[in-house]
Amino acid sequence: MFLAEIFNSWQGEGGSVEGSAFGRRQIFVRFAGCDIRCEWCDSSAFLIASQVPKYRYEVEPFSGKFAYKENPAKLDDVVDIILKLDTGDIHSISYTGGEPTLQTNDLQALMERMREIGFKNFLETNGSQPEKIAQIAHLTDYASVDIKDETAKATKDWRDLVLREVESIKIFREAGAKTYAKLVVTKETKVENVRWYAELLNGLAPLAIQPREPIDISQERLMELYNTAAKVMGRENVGLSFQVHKYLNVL
Ligand SMILES: C[S@@+](CC[C@H](N)C(=O)[O-])C[C@H]1O[C@@H](n2cnc3c(N)ncnc32)[C@H](O)[C@@H]1O
Ligand SMILES: Nc1nc2[nH]cc(C(=O)O)c2c(=O)[nH]1
Ligand code: SF4
Ligand SMILES: [Mg+2]
Repeated sequence: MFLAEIFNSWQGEGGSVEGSAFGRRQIFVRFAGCDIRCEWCDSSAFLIASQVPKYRYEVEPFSGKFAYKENPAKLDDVVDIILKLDTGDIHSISYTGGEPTLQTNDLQALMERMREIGFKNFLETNGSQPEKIAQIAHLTDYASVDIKDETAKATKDWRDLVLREVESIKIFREAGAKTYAKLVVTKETKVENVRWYAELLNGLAPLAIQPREPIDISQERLMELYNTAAKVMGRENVGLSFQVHKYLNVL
């Protein structure tokens, strides 16, 4: 599998919506390669797998010191690296990227191994390909599925992408995964679009609203978008999320 990095940190996103692992310790496995291009992606260095010849892994948690291995990564090496980074307080393994579900068979093999060893599996995905989600949903304990707002300019037919993401959420729910949707918002995000997402998600999954970093949205606008979603989905099903790890200065 083509990876970008493996490290131990705190889950910095998701806020307090049900299914979020915010503030929990996780070991992150970041896959290289992605099928879409969110304008604000903070992992854009890893979006073309062939341009990631090596992956880096922390030699010690929070050390900021890394070692490198050639891609494609071997499954046994990845499992060894994860176990070496285990600080005994790990809530779950976070599979992220790039888009982890593109390397479906490799992801499945790793999720199976980590579950066998006794870890919970947390998957951070753009949900763009429900058929790939179906292959690993049964191995997923926690699923964070991004709804890519129009302003992400992630792909040309953005409405179709949203509908696929909602499809993926349904698959996770049916498989019993604790699932929430995450929506990165900017100052250009439209109220009517948030209302549409909320109607699609209502009764299906809670929504974490996350300002794009660096934050450009005003408090008033953020409250208006939040209010719009909560009026549709109910006050228990919407929460604020922001990338806390960037404020803690950790990966
Ligand atoms: C880098 S992506 C990798 C996993 C998967 N491809 C996805 O998009 O969910 C991980 C998460 O980072 C968040 N993210 C990336 N860049 C961001 C930014 N500039 N501001 C806020 N959130 C960002 C998105 O919410 C995304 O879900
Ligand atoms: N600490 C920390 N929390 C995160 N939550 C989602 C992340 C991601 O890149 O998927 C991420 C990340 O990169 N670091
Ligand atoms: S889907 Fe995730 S990895 Fe891909 S461009 Fe968007 S934020 Fe970045
Ligand atoms: Mg990140």
